[in-house]
Amino acid sequence: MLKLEHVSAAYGQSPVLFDIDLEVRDAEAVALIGRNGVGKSTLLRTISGLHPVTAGGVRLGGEAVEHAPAFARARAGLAYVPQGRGLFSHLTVEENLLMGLSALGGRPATKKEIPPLVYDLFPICHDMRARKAGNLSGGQQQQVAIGRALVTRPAYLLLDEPTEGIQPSIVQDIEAALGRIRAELRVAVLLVEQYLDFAWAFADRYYVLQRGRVVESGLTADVQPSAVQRYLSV
Ligand SMILES: Nc1ncnc2c1ncn2[C@@H]1O[C@H](COP(=O)(O)OP(=O)(O)OP(=O)(O)O)[C@@H](O)[C@H]1O
Repeated sequence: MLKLEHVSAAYGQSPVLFDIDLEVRDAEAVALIGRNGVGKSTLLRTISGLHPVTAGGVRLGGEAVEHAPAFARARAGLAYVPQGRGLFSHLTVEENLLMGLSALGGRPATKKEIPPLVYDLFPICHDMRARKAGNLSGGQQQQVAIGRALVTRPAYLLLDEPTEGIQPSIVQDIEAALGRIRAELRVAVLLVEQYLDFAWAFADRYYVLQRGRVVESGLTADVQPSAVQRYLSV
């Protein structure tokens, strides 16, 4: 289980996250929603070890990791796909996949270490392996970015707005792949998403962030997306 207890975070003197309690159980899918600027990306970065907590605890499978570096959290089973995908556009698809393995720290990886499941879930990772990532469409880049996060065989996957700016046919492919990632690989997913129909089709539970605080949470089956839409409208 991924568990946050009373997590707070700040940029300099400006607090951004306040007393966040949140959990993602093993193999569960959880959506995190809220307007622009409420702190969703900061929360994912804080869980990943890319941004420090000012208070509170982050537990991965029972282990306290809130002060552990990002590579130690990756070794403990965490993987993160940032908003905007974070691919190296001048590197090939295959080189980007190898960079995913470097998240674990240690020696340089070889392509034999890329698990076949990545190619099975996202065939373009194989078919376009020699292409520069920057030459792929937004949807293809998103698939490579998720593939890159899976090379470490994570137990927990953090996804920041995977449908942003992506054409509907590829959104469907990504939804199908995420379904398999949960059902077959039993990976737990924490999904930041503004596209509520997608979030509701995928997630078991949801949390709403407002001005850095969790203001509502529950089962997606218990509420219609339209009932939480008000948290996203300005
Ligand atoms: N590097 C930074 N330095 C200072 N303030 C920042 C930094 N990054 C984000 N912020 C501020 O922290 C707050 C939360 O930003 P964050 O990106 O986490 O929100 P978000 O909910 O993910 O929004 P979006 O959907 O627009 O990415 C915002 O007020 C933002 O302006």
